[in-house]
Amino acid sequence: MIWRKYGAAASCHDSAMTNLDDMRRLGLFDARVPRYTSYPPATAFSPQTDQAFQTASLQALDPAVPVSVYVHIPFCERLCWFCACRTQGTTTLKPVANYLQVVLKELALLRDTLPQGVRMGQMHWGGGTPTILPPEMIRTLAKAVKDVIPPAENFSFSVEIDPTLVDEAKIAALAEMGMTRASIGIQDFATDVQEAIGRKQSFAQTRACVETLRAAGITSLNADLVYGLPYQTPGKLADTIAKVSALDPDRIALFGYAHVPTFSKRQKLIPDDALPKEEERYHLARQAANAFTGSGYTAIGIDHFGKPEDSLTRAAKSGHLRRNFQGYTDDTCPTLIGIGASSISQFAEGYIQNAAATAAYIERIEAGQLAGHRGYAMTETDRLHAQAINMLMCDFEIDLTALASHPQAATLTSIHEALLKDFAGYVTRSGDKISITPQGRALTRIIAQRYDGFSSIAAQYSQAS
Ligand SMILES: C=Cc1c2[nH]c(c1C)Cc1[nH]c(c(CCC(=O)O)c1C)Cc1[nH]c(c(C)c1CCC(=O)O)Cc1[nH]c(c(C)c1C=C)C2
Ligand SMILES: C[C@H]1O[C@@H](n2cnc3c(N)ncnc32)[C@H](O)[C@@H]1O
Ligand code: MET
Ligand code: SF4
Repeated sequence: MIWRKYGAAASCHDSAMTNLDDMRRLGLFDARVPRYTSYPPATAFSPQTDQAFQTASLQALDPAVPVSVYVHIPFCERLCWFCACRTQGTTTLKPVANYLQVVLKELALLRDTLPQGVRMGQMHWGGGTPTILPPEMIRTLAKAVKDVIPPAENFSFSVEIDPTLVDEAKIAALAEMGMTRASIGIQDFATDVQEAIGRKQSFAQTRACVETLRAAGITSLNADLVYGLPYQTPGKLADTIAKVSALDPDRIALFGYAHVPTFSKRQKLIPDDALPKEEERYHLARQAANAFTGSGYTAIGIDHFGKPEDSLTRAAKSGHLRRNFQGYTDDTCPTLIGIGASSISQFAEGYIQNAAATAAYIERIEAGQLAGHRGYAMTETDRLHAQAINMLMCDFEIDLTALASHPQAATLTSIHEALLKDFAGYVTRSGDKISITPQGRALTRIIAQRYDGFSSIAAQYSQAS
């Protein structure tokens, strides 16, 4: 019963249950759906699209249009059991230093391939744990990227930061290299939840990290949280939310725990029966969303919250929100160049992912070749489906007028019609807009999947709720 207290419609039990029954009927709890950080999703990439595609796409870039850059650092000191990121544990800096040398070689190969004059609008370092790099490696890496792709005007630079593996000197080095936004991993502050996900992190330590970031002049801060973790309850989540609010982040990402032990073996350390059941999970998500929107944050897309003045919030309000491999972004650069093991690049022509295993990546670069090994060349049909999915994931609505310029737009008519019928009450049409209602938003990934020509590979994905 305790769950209901925190339910979305706590004041109206009947409508809350009707909504939940509908969600179940519409497949929220059984569906396995991509997160649509790309379309087609990475699971549809194939080795037929490889390094030749990568080289041609890089060579074809227009130097007048800035690119975004993602650098992957696949190392962590601790390997949290819940984590589905591509990373490996290390207790020494030796493999990190070795990897950095390889990344520098990849950058040299990129320099040889890119047309003259390409500039970088945004850079993002993710992982793993970029803050495993000591200050001198931080400077070496940042300078090397900027040397090959010089920053454009209004350059922004964001870094994923582990509050337990960072210090003042590292933050100072990142700030010196131009970091504009820090994203800190929190997940959950409850001690027993942290124990069950193999990740200890005190509030005091996290707050100290935030204070150091602010003292270093970082004005934009994101916090990552996860709901659906083992032993999470509404009471513990409320406490985590209060602590996170005290840190006053500009943005919050609230991901649903993706339990995919066949994909991420370390998740086998998490007992299935400790995981909140589907309805509990649903209520946890609603509880957190209500708490954040109630305290002044704006809900952005399916899993983000931002202060009204935050750039992601403004992008969402003005219809400029986009989705890429890092989740939601206000990035306007049409090209993303992925550097490092497993990184994905996005070009107008399609996607290409570097060799995923660090050893395989190193082997490729050491052999003097770019590391792209699987990808996808977009067809005109894919672009149409990608556009519809992006509209749903970012704006919760399909703008038929905006789609109409695509020569094949009419081929989607039967999908629109089926959607309006199957999701009646949760998907509505008004003029040229097909919209997901606020009550239907939990179903967004399932609705988007209707436009996915690759949904037959759905078994590999995580739960939609
Ligand atoms: C910062 C950490 C990362 C998250 N995702 C990725 C990174 C680097 C990138 C990534 N994750 C997956 C793939 C495709 C498969 C591959 O072999 O590379 C890529 C490129 C797989 C994946 N990630 C999650 C799941 C459930 C899966 C399996 C398949 C799928 O559902 O797509 C979950 C997940 N990973 C991240 C988040 C935030 C998240 C769930 C909310 C981070
Ligand atoms: C980069 C961010 O990705 C999130 N993250 C990592 N692994 C998972 C998972 N299995 N499910 C949901 N979110 C995850 C964490 O919140 C991390 O901080
Ligand atoms: N590794 C960091 C952390 O866990 C950043 C987020 S996870 C990629 O805190
Ligand atoms: S959550 Fe962060 S620190 Fe933990 S294993 Fe994943 S990447 Fe590493």
